[in-house]
Amino acid sequence: MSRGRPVLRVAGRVAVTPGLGRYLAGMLLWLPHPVLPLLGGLVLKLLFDQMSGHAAAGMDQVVWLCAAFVGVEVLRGLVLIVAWIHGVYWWDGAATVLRANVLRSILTAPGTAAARQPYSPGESLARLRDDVGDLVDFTDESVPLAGATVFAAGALGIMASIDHVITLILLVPMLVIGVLSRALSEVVRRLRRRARVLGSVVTAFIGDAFAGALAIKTAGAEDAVLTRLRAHNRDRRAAAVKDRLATDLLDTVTGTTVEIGIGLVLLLAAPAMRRGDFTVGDLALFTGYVGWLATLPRAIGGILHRVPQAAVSIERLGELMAPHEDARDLSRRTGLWLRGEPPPAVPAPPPHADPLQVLEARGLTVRHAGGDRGVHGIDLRIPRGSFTVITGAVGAGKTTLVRALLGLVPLDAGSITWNGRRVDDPGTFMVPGRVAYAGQVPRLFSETLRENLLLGLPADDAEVARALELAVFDRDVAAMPGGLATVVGPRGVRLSGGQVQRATAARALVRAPDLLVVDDLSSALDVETEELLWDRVAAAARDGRGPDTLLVVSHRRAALERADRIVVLDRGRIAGEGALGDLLATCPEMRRLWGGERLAEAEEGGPAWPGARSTP
Ligand SMILES: Nc1ncnc2c1ncn2[C@@H]1O[C@H](COP(=O)(O)OP(=O)(O)OP(=O)(O)O)[C@@H](O)[C@H]1O
Repeated sequence: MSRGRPVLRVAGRVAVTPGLGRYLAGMLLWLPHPVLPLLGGLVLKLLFDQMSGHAAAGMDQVVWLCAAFVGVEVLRGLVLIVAWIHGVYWWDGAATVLRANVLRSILTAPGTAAARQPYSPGESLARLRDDVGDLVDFTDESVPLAGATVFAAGALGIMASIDHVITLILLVPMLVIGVLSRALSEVVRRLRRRARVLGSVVTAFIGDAFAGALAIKTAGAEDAVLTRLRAHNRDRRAAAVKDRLATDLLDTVTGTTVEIGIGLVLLLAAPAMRRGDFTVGDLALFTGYVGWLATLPRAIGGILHRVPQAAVSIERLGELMAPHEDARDLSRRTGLWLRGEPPPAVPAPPPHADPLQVLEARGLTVRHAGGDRGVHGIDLRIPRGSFTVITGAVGAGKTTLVRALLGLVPLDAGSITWNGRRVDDPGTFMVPGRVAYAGQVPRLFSETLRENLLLGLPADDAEVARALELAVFDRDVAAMPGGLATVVGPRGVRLSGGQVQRATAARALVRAPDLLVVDDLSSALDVETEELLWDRVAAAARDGRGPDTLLVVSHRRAALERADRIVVLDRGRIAGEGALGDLLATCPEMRRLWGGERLAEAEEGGPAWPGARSTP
């Protein structure tokens, strides 16, 4: 049972995550459902004994006993309804806490965040839906198990006081069921894991197909996609059928206890009744109780075959979380609002207590997948008020360097200091309001433009307008009929590539960072627009209306000419460093890049030599 213990520990914590009181109340509300049949059995015994003449009674008492039996059942039904409603609240509360903890870990736990989504969004969603459901279901089983145990203890006591031999013999099929469930649990676990994995593959594939609908259409790959989906579905179906078969087999085996038990009672009771030791009322009580007694091995079987399933779920949810977090963090208690609105998620105020004076990196090294690709031994110094450009050929390591500095990828070596103090966890330190980042691949959500810019940040219209202007996005927004209320569609599909990029830049700018980091705007901005953007950002920095320290990945002349310092990367190492003029004189890689860029901009219709660009 080595796997069982941690699973039970997690289940114990999941049970009380929506509140210990809520769990206990649920348990108390549920208990009458399996325990009241004890009373019903006793009423039946009295009723049948009186009707069969074992006890002297008039017809009026029989009627009262019938009414009592019906009353017990009605009461049981009513309590069941209340328990059910309460149970739904508890179930959703527990599932919400688990999902919130996974999301919290992905988004805010210390450490590098980039490696935290190793799966496609579809796969991650499948885990959040199915694995959370399995884990809560497993915990939920504890309630019927407790009820069945209380009933079994009472029923076996009453039955043993009537006929202990028949009672003892009735235990045998129940024990067989328990042993069988235990023996099959490993097989069920294997089949369940495979079914889950293949189920997630299908969900992930459909998610990818939705996201890439345009690419599929333009590549004429509809049939190929459908063929692949059919193949995934076939595998999933086969695995799901096997999983279902094994689970149903277990259920069937446990279900047969009822029939075997009733058969045994009839067989063993016949001679005892002939001897006059067993009344018709006893028979009614035994056959009534046997059905309910079968719920105990069934509940035990249910728990046993869910233990491996829950272990798989804990493992799969853990894989979505930060590497240093474990099952304890998965079931950590968080706020839960079952009624009313939760308090607004107010972002932490920007920590301006230690404004940037100088950001330094020493020996930054990132080796992708343990190989030679990445960046090696990079030293960087970014003083307040500087404009630093990182440039280099495709794949030189520019994005890796920026992401290493921001704590988005794990460092293999090196250190980062902010105003001379070492930054232990750049992933949680280099965030707004110290640093804002406009990444190379912009991400917008299917919300309004305003919500995409703010992402929950409380900001007034003037701040939003300033960010839009600096990002050269103001005129575009003014031309949209809905303005900032325009819904941009999934991932911003209703905007042009350049608009998405500028919206992302505005999102970074509205956060009023000390340091603005921008990774390559050139892929979606024409030369003039990018020039205008840097002009406006530089002017705002001079007037104190915008971030005055910039770290920019670019190969565009607009950025290179404006830079105080350029860092030239070549195959992950610094090939040159300094002002543009010096580098053009001393760094062959810079000369090569500069020549290539001049050509590209000339072809694009932009200015072909330094100084020819239009003034702001
Ligand atoms: N997660 C990763 N795993 C493995 N290799 C990676 C990973 N990310 C980047 N690389 C490799 O590391 C090298 C540097 O990549 P990086 O994205 O930093 O380059 P870049 O200079 O920003 O390129 P570009 O100009 O195309 O944006 C490339 O060879 C790239 O293939």
